Amino acid sequence: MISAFTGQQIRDAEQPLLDSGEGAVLMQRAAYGLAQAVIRELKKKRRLAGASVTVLAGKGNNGGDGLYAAAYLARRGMRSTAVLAADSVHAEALAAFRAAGGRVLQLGTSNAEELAVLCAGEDVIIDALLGTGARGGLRDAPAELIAALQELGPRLVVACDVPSGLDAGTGEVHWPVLDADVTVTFGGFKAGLLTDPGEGCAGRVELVRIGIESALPEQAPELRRLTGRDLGALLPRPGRRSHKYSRGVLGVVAGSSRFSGAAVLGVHAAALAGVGMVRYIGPEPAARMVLSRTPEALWESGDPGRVQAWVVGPGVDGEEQLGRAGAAVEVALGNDLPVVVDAGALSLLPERCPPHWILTPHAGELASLLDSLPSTGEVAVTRADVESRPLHFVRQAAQQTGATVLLKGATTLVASPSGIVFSQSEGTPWMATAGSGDVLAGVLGALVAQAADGIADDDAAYAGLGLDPADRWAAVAAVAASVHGRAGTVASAACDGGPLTASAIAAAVPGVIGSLSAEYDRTIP
Ligand SMILES: NC(=O)C1=CN([C@@H]2O[C@H](COP(=O)(O)OP(=O)(O)OC[C@H]3O[C@@H](n4cnc5c(N)ncnc54)[C@H](OP(=O)(O)O)[C@@H]3O)[C@@H](O)[C@H]2O)[C@@H](O)CC1
Ligand SMILES: Nc1ncnc2c1ncn2[C@@H]1O[C@H](COP(=O)(O)OP(=O)(O)O)[C@@H](O)[C@H]1O
Ligand SMILES: [K+]
Repeated sequence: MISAFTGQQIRDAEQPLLDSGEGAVLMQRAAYGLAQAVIRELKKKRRLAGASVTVLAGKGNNGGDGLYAAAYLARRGMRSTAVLAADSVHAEALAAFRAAGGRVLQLGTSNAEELAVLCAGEDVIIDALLGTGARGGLRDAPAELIAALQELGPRLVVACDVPSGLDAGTGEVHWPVLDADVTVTFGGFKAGLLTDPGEGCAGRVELVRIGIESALPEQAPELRRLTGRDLGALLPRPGRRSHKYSRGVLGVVAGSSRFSGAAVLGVHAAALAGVGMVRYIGPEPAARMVLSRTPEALWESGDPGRVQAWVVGPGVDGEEQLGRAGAAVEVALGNDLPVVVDAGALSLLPERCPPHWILTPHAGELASLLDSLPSTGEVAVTRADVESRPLHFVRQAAQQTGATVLLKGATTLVASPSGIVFSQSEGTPWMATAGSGDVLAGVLGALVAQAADGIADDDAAYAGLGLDPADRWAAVAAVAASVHGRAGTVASAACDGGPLTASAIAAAVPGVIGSLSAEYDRTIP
């Protein structure tokens, strides 16, 4: 599992070393790691020989890291320039940079545009204006420089610790920000690099160890991200004595005369994700389509019979189908069953949901959901609000509803009502396609049914990852988001990174689950 921390958590871990006079050593390690990453990137682009580098240096330690890294690169023979964005910068680092033969330019009130043009011609820019000590975003001349440079489109940008202007703890972004190709971060992942909009500016994130890692609060990170190995440990597998009922039966209330495709995709994805059986509840025309795509499913036109979990909501429309969704929600509440509540059913929530109810809104749906809660207050929450502060709002929704909340996006966040949050980002932008969310609902429903009470005895698997069993539903949702994202990436890769349909995502799910499980089984001690 990858753990990510706030700027404050990182500073707290650094403090004992700073108190014992080791601050300079930490900075040297950070700068060396940064310089090595720049060299690796240039080598990949075959631009290392005679390359030019410009470091944009701010007044704090982030600027110090950047200047020391640029000094190292100058000694390696690179043409190195420092653009100083403040009157005073880290004195020792600047002296080292000058001693290495670097050229120093001062950013002023009148030369931002001119320096932006110069920077755009460089082989690599190191963004070391602001790090974890930032309060708000860039202003004045540095803001002008970054806005102009972003517009010009530099060749290669390596961000020092975080892209400047990004809040390291929340991922909120104060524009303008220079999009990085790579962010080299020190000591521990910053939560803001693993949640949008920050993750969207950070490019690939590389971690450089600087010696503070053992002091980080591994048991209480701000964000968690499951790796392939974690997925391998958590994905359910049938045993020799399994039968279809012991593997979990999923009830699905989805689709309608208008949106029958949502039912077709959700049921098919659930079947492909390994559930024992699917019972479909919906109008006959939709049921015919569901069964022609997934003959393994049952159509329940009357009493739905016993299930271990429900998916309620994808494509649900019209009085009749909303009535069936409402009835399923009542049954689930009465029998204490887990439910995936999506799309049309998000308006059917009781005042307080149990944590094994997993809500799956996108940003627009989360804004409407929060607005509908009496506890939200007077000021309306908009889709733009959610998109600019997803971590804040997903946590708020979990706390206010009592449910586990999965907020869909390029990075998908899952908040448990306990406050812990998972972040998964394995997908491709091609997944922004109609029906993609219905496939996710089906995959999640299948995993929830297989994790339901009396079906799985998997507390040890969660404990092995340092997770409280109470947070298992958030972990299951994170597994589903990851499997879904990986399936999209695999499906797109099968056509050389080309476009995909929701059906193609679903078709790739068994292969993803198979290879994650097989890889884990090959490597367990
Ligand atoms: N601690 C260590 O030993 C290690 C730290 N490391 C590195 O240090 C970084 C953190 O360094 P940091 O704390 O100096 O803060 P940093 O982000 O460089 O800049 C803050 C400075 O900028 C200013 N400022 C703030 N907001 C501003 C704004 N909006 N616009 C303009 N100015 C603004 C503010 O000045 P003020 O306004 O308060 O006078 C303050 O002086 C961290 O990201 C990592 O790279 C590593 O080397 C490992 C060892
Ligand atoms: N830019 C993106 N990159 C990666 N995944 C994305 C992106 N945009 C959307 N997705 C994923 O695609 C799915 C879209 O779901 P949703 O918005 O409910 O669409 P629909 O209702 O059309 O099925 C979500 O799982 C989301 O995480
Ligand atoms: K930076």
